[in-house]
Amino acid sequence: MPAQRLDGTATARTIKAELTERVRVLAEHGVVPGLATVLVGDDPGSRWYVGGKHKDCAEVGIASIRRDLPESTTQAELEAVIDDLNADPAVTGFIVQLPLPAHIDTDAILERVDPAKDADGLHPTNLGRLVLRASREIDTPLPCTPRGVIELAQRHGLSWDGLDVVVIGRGVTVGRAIGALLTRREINATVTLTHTGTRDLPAHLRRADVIVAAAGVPGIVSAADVKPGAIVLDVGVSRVVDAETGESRIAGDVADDVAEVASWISPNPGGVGPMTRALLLANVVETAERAAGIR
Ligand SMILES: Nc1nc2c(c(=O)[nH]1)N[C@@H](CN(C=O)c1ccc(C(=O)N[C@@H](CCC(=O)O)C(=O)O)cc1)CN2
Repeated sequence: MPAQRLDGTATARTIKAELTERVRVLAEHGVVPGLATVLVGDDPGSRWYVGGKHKDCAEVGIASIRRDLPESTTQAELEAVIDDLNADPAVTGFIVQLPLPAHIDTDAILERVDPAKDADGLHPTNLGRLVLRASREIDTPLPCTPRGVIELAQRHGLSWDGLDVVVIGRGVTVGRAIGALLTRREINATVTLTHTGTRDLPAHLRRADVIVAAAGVPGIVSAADVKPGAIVLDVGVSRVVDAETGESRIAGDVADDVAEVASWISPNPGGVGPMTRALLLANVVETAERAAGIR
């Protein structure tokens, strides 16, 4: 039987409907959450993602502010914009769209964001709390894609408890953060974090109950390396030119044949991507709720 779909588009729609109601409650307390985005340069993909964030905000009633800067923006100029947003009371949270141009020190920029306004959950203070508070409730924003992966499975009735999870990719936005989240006491998975230095990736994959693929290598996970009945979440995003149509399209890390052996699979597009967008909104709403004392 082919794998069932972990439908990120439908799940994100449900989350957005829930958030719309919470934004309405915030309004009763006189609070309007506000998300700002900072985009540097003209990368079409980043521009599309940022546009989507503003559309999502409008859909749930979050105010949004856009700061689009030219590719030539200097470190000092970008830091001044961050300082400005840190001080702006209308901005309850903001994100700096990644990747930044090569001449910018990304770590320094992420560290400059006020941790209380860090809608992406990527500030070292917030990532540090995620690591340190493994058994306590976390009252800070969590990275959106890892949170999206976990919630996508949970909202389809799947539990992570006791499962062996193999994550491919050690990047900060997905791989490292998801390891810290999945091993929290209330989630309770066992995680192997694999990467380009891993000696025998197929051997790890073949014994995994769950595979989270965030390598950015099209088709790196194929049916031959997947245990029958495994759950497979595809986070990888690569742009490839379709051999048949000649058009550019998104390719995930998971090959089509995996659907024949897995029990559940997240489509790509339509899986983790829409969840990333929805959970950014959740971070913004939760931050505003905490500030208003209703969370
Ligand atoms: N500051 C951040 N930068 C980046 C993040 C992030 O979480 N914070 N993640 C990615 C980009 N990203 C959000 O910013 C993102 C990527 C993909 C999607 C999405 O919905 N994708 C669609 C397909 C889109 C397409 O056809 O091009 C899908 O998967 O269905 C949303 C957000 C890097 N930068």
